[in-house]
Amino acid sequence: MSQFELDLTASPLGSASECLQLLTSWRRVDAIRPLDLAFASQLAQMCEAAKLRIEPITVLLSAIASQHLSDGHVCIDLRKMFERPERFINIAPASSQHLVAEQAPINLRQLLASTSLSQCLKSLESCCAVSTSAQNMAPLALKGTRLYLSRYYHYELKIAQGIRARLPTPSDINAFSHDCAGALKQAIDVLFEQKDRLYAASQMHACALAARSRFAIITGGPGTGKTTTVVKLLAALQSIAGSVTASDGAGKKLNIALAAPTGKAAARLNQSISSSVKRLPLAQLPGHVGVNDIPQKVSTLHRILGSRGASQGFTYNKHNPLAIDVLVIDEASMVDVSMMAAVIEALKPDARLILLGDKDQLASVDAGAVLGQLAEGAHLNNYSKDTSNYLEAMTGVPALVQSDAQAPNDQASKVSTNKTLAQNVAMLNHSFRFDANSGIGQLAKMVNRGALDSRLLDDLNNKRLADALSLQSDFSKEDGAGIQAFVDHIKDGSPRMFANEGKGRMQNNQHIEPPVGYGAYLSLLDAAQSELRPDSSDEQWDALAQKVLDCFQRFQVLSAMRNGPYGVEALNIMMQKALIPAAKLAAQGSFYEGRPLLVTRNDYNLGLTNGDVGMVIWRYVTNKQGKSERVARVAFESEQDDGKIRWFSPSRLLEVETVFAMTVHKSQGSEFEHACFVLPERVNPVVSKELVYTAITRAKYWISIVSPNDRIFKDAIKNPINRESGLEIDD
Ligand SMILES: Nc1ncnc2c1ncn2[C@@H]1O[C@H](COP(=O)(O)OP(=O)(O)OP(=O)(O)O)[C@@H](O)[C@H]1O
Repeated sequence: MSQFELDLTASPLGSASECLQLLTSWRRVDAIRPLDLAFASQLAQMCEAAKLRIEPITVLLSAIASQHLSDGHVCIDLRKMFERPERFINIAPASSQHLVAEQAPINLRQLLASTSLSQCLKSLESCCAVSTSAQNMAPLALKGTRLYLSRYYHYELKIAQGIRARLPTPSDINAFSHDCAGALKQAIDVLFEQKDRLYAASQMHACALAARSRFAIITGGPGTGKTTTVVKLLAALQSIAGSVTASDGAGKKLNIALAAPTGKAAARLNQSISSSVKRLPLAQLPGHVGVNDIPQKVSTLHRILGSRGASQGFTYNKHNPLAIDVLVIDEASMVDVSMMAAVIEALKPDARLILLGDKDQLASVDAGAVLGQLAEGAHLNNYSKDTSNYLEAMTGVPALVQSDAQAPNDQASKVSTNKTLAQNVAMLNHSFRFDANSGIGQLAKMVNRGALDSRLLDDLNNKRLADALSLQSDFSKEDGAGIQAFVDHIKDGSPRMFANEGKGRMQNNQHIEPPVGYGAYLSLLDAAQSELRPDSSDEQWDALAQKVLDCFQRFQVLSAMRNGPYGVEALNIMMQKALIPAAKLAAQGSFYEGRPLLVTRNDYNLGLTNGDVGMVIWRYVTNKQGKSERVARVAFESEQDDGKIRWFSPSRLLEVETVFAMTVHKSQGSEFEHACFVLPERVNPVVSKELVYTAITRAKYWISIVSPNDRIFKDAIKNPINRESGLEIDD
């Protein structure tokens, strides 16, 4: 018998050590990661040291559960695993060819054929390493047919408990109707002008729903007014708080905090929130609401929770809760289960939590898809009769409710499972950014529906859309024509390839500049060199850096992949070569002027966060001898310091990479005037519907889609991501 075979005659799965041998063979063919094998080995060793018998199946499944976490799944569903084992572990014959003289490892399907789901569940339930109740702590947790690494089970549990405790009970609703509904109705009347009401119904409903609950989700696509709505909601909450007289006779004001998962997302919300607050008719609101009652400063979640650095936990937690009454989290789709659990733990029991975001975007980089799962059926407005009546009473506009029966089959069960939660979820459905003719808007809708629209694709391919362009660019062409077409495009953004050469477009009564490429910011830098001198002031250098950073952010190349010819790494090399003269590279080395840099890990000492973008600028500084010299410095716009420019010597930046191209994952929370989305040459499971939707919706005015053939785009939108989780709010 080969060392990779199990003696299935003794026990269907052999012994624990035989399972470890099998996992080692899976590791050799890259079916699992070193970390997954290490986790399973540690588990087995721990039990051995404690003289406890561990079930072989537990050893095996612990590695699979660990491996699935790396794909974002919070747990594994054993029922699904027995139905489709190859979706969990699939060892292709080709991957074992390099095991010279060794037999191919046993595949999961073969292994499971000798046992059954119920047998497997029985073994797990009786195993010392698996807990079946929330009270017992063991490395693994089993809930129904879902197997978790315990830590993740507890994250989900905390989230579900925290949300459940915040949903209004019938008596809360009665008390709200009695004490606050009048003030809310008045506030909604003031905040939503009659002339805007045609398209603002869902915004008014969102305000009404969120005002009566201590947990609410407001979701919607780009430009549907999430920020506008939440600002009005906060004004309404302050108005209610100010109107409802406390026992001491004074109206109370709420302490509100605004947060986003990344510095970039926080900075973007900062910009849009202050303009929304300025437009509020606060003087007309009951309850004396002042402009300072609505916060305009947005922080990262890490900062609000008081991050103590990697794996050190947070200053604010259940023992030391945050002194806030309302927490709003924007771009909540980026928040993973561990962060969401930390947030919920750090809130006082009576504090409100409002999640804002686009449920259809890519989920968090780490495990979970909290917003997507909680808001899954939001577009159906799954409101009860009571909720519908309440919404109409508060806003004067009926809610359009779609019944479960009208929901697509795959959504109906989930929608009815979370029916109580659904009464606290609002979806904004009208885009104020993209009109009906916008290519970006139509493409985003098509991708979301997951159904191809051949007329729209035809328009895209034949340059009939004002704001969207498809560029077939095959980099493998021997004559280099594919690469050349791409390089030409990224230099100037190819305005001539858009309808009417990109001229004369208006959006929201604003004139839109034709699309640009990276040439725009590089020209600015070149021009500055003749203007700025050794005696130029710091303010002048800051102004240049600000201008260059703003200009760089007008265009961004996004790629679905990191590796491969169409991945971020290869694209960065290609673009560097095309955009930066060889003489400059030779003279200035790797920190050449105009090199855009992306911070890839939080640096608490420098105050830089993962996702921050900086620019290398060669500027004059005074050296220790008091002489002026021109050196490479990296300029960043500070998220903490009202957008002030901060300069760093390159040697202080430990975790940075070139960012001519950025992965779509990293681009979440950012927005660019012109986004250029590059698809890979082959179908890849990573290229999902959510990824394509996220890429397209990063574009504010212009999108170009670059791909070697149009099959990849079409296949991607039929490939939705389904992250496994057991997050359920309704009992
Ligand atoms: N009810 C409304 N009537 C008119 N214009 C509106 C309304 N709601 C929002 N807008 C406008 O639509 C634009 C987008 O609004 P907002 O920034 O609130 O949307 P968002 O969903 O937060 O966008 P993003 O996708 O950037 O997160 C803004 O210019 C805003 O002023």
